[in-house]
Amino acid sequence: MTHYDLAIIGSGSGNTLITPEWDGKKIAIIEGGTFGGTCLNVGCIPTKMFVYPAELARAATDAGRLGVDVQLTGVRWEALRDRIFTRIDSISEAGRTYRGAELEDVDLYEEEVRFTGDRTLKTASGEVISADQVVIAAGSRAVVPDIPGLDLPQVHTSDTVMRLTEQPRRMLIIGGGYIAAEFAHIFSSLGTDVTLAVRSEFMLRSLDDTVSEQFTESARAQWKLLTGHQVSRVSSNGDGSVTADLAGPDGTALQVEADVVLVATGRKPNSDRTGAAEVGFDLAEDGRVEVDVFQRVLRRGQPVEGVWALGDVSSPFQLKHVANHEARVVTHNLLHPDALHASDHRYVPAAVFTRPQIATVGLTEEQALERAERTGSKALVAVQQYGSTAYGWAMEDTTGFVKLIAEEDTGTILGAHIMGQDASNLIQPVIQAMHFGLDAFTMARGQYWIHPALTEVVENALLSLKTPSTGG
Ligand SMILES: Cc1cc2nc3c(=O)[nH]c(=O)nc-3n(C[C@H](O)[C@H](O)[C@H](O)COP(=O)(O)OP(=O)(O)OC[C@H]3O[C@@H](n4cnc5c(N)ncnc54)[C@H](O)[C@@H]3O)c2cc1C
Ligand SMILES: NC(=O)c1ccc[n+]([C@@H]2O[C@H](COP(=O)([O-])OP(=O)(O)OC[C@H]3O[C@@H](n4cnc5c(N)ncnc54)[C@H](O)[C@@H]3O)[C@@H](O)[C@H]2O)c1
Repeated sequence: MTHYDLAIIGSGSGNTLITPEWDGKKIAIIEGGTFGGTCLNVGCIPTKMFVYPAELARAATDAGRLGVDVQLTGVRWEALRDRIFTRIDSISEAGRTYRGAELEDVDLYEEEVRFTGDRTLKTASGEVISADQVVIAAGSRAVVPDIPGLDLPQVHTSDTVMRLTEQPRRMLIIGGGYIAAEFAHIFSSLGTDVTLAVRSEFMLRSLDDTVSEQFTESARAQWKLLTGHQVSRVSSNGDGSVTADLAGPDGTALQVEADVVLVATGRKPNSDRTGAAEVGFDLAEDGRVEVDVFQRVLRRGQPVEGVWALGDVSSPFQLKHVANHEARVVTHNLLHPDALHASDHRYVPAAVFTRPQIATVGLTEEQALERAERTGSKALVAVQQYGSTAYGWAMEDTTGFVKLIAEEDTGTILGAHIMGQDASNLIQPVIQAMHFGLDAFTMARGQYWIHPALTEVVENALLSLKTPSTGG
């Protein structure tokens, strides 16, 4: 058995825990997959490296409306893919070499590991490791529903779809969440004929209703969107393509042919890969390792000494900026047991890099109205169209909007939901205001807003906050 000061399961956000303060201490980092984890290898980074060229390709379609004729003459899939993964794979490899070979006090174990005791782990090859402190940063993985045919080679998850040998002519995407929305944009903008099979009536249902409804409308205009449809089987056609059998809302049967099927039906925490339940750590219903505000792992509601968790394996938010935040909290707490920091999950923002782009933070309108009823306060709501401000008008934008929600008496901003160009950037000043307690009225009039920048749509939304019931 080898004993360490610190053992970390997972080299995604877990890798950031090895800070200079640990110099001279013995650390084990254990990675059963590709070094660097989801965001770097198969998540945020490669997807956004595809989104950017997809947007360039898409601009050709949009520019004509404004009198600029741009023609897309081709997409070189291999060049696009290889540019992305040549860069990413070398970062992953460099991280692996640095941790594995160059850092004297760090041992990299490249295999799966499971708990055998609170702070004792056994690797797949039988090595036993113990540590004073253990951090579970084991992430999550794609869920593939139990539908016949989803084991065919034409069926992919986000883990493999970005490395296809050639760009598919036709793609069927199962699911209507973040991954479905982003890949529908990527592949269709690059020229693939995209069909989406979505169980419910709307896409991105976890978001504010206005966003979900308006985005579904935009999606319907761009892609073949089959809402209220369930895939019941995928079969090989024997010529490299597949046929999916679908059942519609009224039981109608439909078949969709595709060259590639992308399954985007959610991700589950990897707690089962670590054996966390076997040693009695508390798990939430969805398999998340339960932690307290200090990221300490719990057993029967009480912190287990020296065991921490962070990121997708324990967080209700499967987002990299949340995993990074929690990693910073754990970094501090590992070294300062007498002055623990708590994670701040009050205003967690998210962006969906689809078309149109979406960004969100705080309460939805529905949640804000419920809160108002519960607390005896009033919620103000504003929806401002991009097209009503100078820059949106210049863009001839017809779909973009900013929705803001605030408390009437105090002007406290409760939520912001933006759909349209640069949504992920436009929302940042609102996130800042929420974190630092800047009220909507001061935010609107207490500073300059550059004219005629797109940010004026946020300014105007702040100025037009009204009670939704009276419109007054
Ligand atoms: C397609 C896609 C796009 C995304 N885009 C965004 C985005 O734009 N913005 C955003 O904020 N988030 C995005 N996310 C989510 C983001 O990638 C995750 O929230 C984040 O990477 C989670 O980090 P983590 O450190 O918790 O886990 P990971 O990075 O997944 O690291 C966990 C590591 O632990 C390893 N592991 C698990 N169990 C064991 C074990 N028993 N033994 C050894 N090793 C083990 C795994 O192999 C894995 O490498 C995206 C996700 C996907 C799939
Ligand atoms: N830009 C970003 O921040 C970003 C991008 C991609 C992924 N992510 C993270 O990764 C997570 C996972 O993404 P996702 O899109 O897979 O999950 P999701 O939870 O966003 O969406 C899952 C979709 O699959 C549907 N679904 C679930 N089970 C199904 C079944 N059996 N049959 C048909 N449909 C089914 C759901 O109704 C939903 O529409 C996201 O929730 C997000 O936290 C973030």
